[in-house]
Amino acid sequence: MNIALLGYGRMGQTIEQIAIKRGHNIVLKVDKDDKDYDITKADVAIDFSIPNVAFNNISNCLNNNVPVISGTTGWLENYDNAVALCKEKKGAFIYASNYSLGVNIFFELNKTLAKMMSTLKQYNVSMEEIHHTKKLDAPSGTAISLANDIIEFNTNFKAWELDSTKEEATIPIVAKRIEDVPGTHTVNYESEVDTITIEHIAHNRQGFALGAVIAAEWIVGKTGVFTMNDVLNIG
Ligand SMILES: NC(=O)C1=CN([C@@H]2O[C@H](COP(=O)(O)OP(=O)(O)OC[C@H]3O[C@@H](n4cnc5c(N)ncnc54)[C@H](OP(=O)(O)O)[C@@H]3O)[C@@H](O)[C@H]2O)C=CC1
Ligand SMILES: O=C(O)C1=N[C@H](C(=O)O)C[C@H](O)C1
Repeated sequence: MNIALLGYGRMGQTIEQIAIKRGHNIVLKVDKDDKDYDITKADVAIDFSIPNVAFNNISNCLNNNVPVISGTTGWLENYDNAVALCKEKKGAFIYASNYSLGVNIFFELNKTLAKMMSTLKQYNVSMEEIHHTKKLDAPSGTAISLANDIIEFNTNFKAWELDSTKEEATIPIVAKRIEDVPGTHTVNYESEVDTITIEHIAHNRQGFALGAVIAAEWIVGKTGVFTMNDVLNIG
């Protein structure tokens, strides 16, 4: 498969290594100053760039009939526009806030726990995410996915907020930035008598990158807007 990498930073470079090991060719590497590139020479594009260019990169792929795997976080105000463009162009598109198998299992665990806690009003939920100091967005895309799933599956919570909150029905998310941390996410349910914690700790970026390459292999030849649950057949 011929792959275009939109964004050639920490993730782009890790994806390149894994894609080559799995027998693919990297035909395009696009970074900040690469403006006039021909996306049509790729069978599939993988975007891990920066929040304010992600939607433009995705649109360029969809307008040129190139399936696109979107991993960049912090651009979701344009997600519905990406979905609409994908449908209009009969293209193929996946966004996932986290491509690792472990986090996608963690997402399911979080939904199940949220459902179980729905009737137990004595528990307050809070979340923490820790990432490296170069991260541009906060809270992380993964933390937003976790919080939205809690809101969907637990009627006690209606919204999330960065840092602390006085609203009982609002989930506080604390975002910490510590040198070299690839990504840690924690969900806590706390009552007066105990605390229940679930946590995912990424040890490196390999899991995110492998998941993105698997998603790229899966999407070629398909039409539609998909999620990692479709790729991994879970959920
Ligand atoms: N969904 C998931 O599983 C994961 C998502 N992420 C997300 O992926 C994104 C990238 O992370 P990471 O690789 O660590 O970040 P990096 O900062 O290492 O890489 C981003 C790259 O994008 C480049 N870039 C800037 N402008 C453009 C442009 N117009 N077109 C294409 N590329 C451009 C940057 O170039 P320059 O440095 O020259 O500006 C940089 O090389 C983040 O949003 C992060 O949150 C990260 C890990 C997992
Ligand atoms: O920026 C990162 O590094 C990561 N970003 C994603 C996010 O915002 O959730 C996924 C992972 O946690 C690493």
